[in-house]
Amino acid sequence: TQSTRPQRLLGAVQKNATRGDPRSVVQAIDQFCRQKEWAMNVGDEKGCILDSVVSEVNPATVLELGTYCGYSTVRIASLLPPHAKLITLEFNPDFAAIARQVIAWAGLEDKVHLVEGASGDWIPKMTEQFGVKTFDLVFLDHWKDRYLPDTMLMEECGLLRKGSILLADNVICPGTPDYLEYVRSSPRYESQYFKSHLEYTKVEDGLEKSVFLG
Ligand SMILES: O=C(NCCNC(=O)c1cc(-c2ccc(F)cc2)cc(O)c1O)c1cc(O)ncn1
Ligand SMILES: [Mg+2]
Repeated sequence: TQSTRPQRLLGAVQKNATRGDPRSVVQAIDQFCRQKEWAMNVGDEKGCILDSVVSEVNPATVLELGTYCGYSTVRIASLLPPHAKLITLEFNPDFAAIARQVIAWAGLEDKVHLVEGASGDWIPKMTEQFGVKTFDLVFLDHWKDRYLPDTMLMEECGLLRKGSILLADNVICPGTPDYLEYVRSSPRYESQYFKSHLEYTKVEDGLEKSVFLG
């Protein structure tokens, strides 16, 4: 039977990356996506912006919406201080199954809690299920029409505190117009656009960094 693209991506990691070496896992995926098959990872160019924001925030609690194959999960988790926690939500069970193996290959399973299910169902349960009061950093990279409703839901559930950082992928391509309008016009956020390109292409895309002002 035919393999899927995530399965082939995992194969490239297992073939070309060193177990327990997150940077080699990231490099193996970027090489696969540039030389073999495009895949919707945040990628190396936007990944450097992600790295700099994670390093600046130095978060104790991170929520990632949209795991896909775990590329950004590995990038973020490899930069976290000891005892920091990354919770990543993935709706698609096939993506989740691959991501677990990619995260394990990088040796980061102790820092990452991958949860399968819909973000709208899980966000209200974060505190009771995982003992998280608020998130220092949220990386939005899931369905583009869920960025705004899930941000409003996080506000309502009290998961954001003064200074929490939202970092959103794909605000230009595929685009998240309603989310952009909201964080840029709301007095409760201070937003900044980081111009970049759609992963592995020359098409414009970027990350929007928004600080919740409380
Ligand atoms: O597709 C699910 N999640 C990925 C969301 N991410 C994206 O859709 C995404 C797309 C693109 C992209 C850009 C240009 C283009 F031509 C095609 C795709 C890039 C990105 O960087 C993304 O992040 C999904 C499935 C499912 O069954 N259940 C729950 N979620
Ligand atoms: Mg993306």
